[in-house]
Amino acid sequence: MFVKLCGLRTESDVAVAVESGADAVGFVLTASPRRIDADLARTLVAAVPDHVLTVAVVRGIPAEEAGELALKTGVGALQLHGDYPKEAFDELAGQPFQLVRAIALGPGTDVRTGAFGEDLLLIDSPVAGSGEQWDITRLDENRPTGRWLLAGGLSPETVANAVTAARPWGVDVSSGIESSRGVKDHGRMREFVAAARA
Ligand SMILES: O=C(O)c1ccccc1NCC(=O)[C@H](O)[C@H](O)COP(=O)(O)O
Repeated sequence: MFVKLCGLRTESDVAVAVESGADAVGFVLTASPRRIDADLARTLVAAVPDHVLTVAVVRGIPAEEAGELALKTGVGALQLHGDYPKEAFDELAGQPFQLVRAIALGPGTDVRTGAFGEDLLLIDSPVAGSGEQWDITRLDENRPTGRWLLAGGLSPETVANAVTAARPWGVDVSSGIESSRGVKDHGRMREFVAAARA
């Protein structure tokens, strides 16, 4: 079970994520209570060992600008929220970072990993980063394939049942490991990783 902890903002957040065994850590570079600037992201990325994937999270900015942010911060992956068309993925193909296509389920949503040329698919609640749960049984009618992450309102308390029900390749969390909006709770980060893998 691949586990991504998102919205990290401090060096201690990063250290705890790595110690807890997370496979990926996310840095939000877009409007959010969790937003950090590219300089801080670059510093935090440099503190992450190579075996942990670093991910820059953006929403609704031009693909070229998103790519520049990924290069500036030195992340291993760029996570695109906000209905980016396939052309945006084509534009970013061949760069030295992976691409994560973040979507919410809707009519006609393509849930095949790689359909837009991405390396990873992330299926989230309609409001990314809100901590809102959504009806994951909707996946029963539109089952994803390949390397995909389940996100949206997960927590140490809910992740095991969600994994059993949805059978994702991995999971992603932000709000459920916070003590208040934008502030990571290090105990809950550890609990989440353990519960996801239990
Ligand atoms: O975290 C944010 O505030 C955010 C803002 C804008 C776009 C994406 C954002 N987060 C993306 C994530 O990867 C979250 O971890 C994912 O949506 C799950 O969030 P949560 O429901 O809070 O666990």
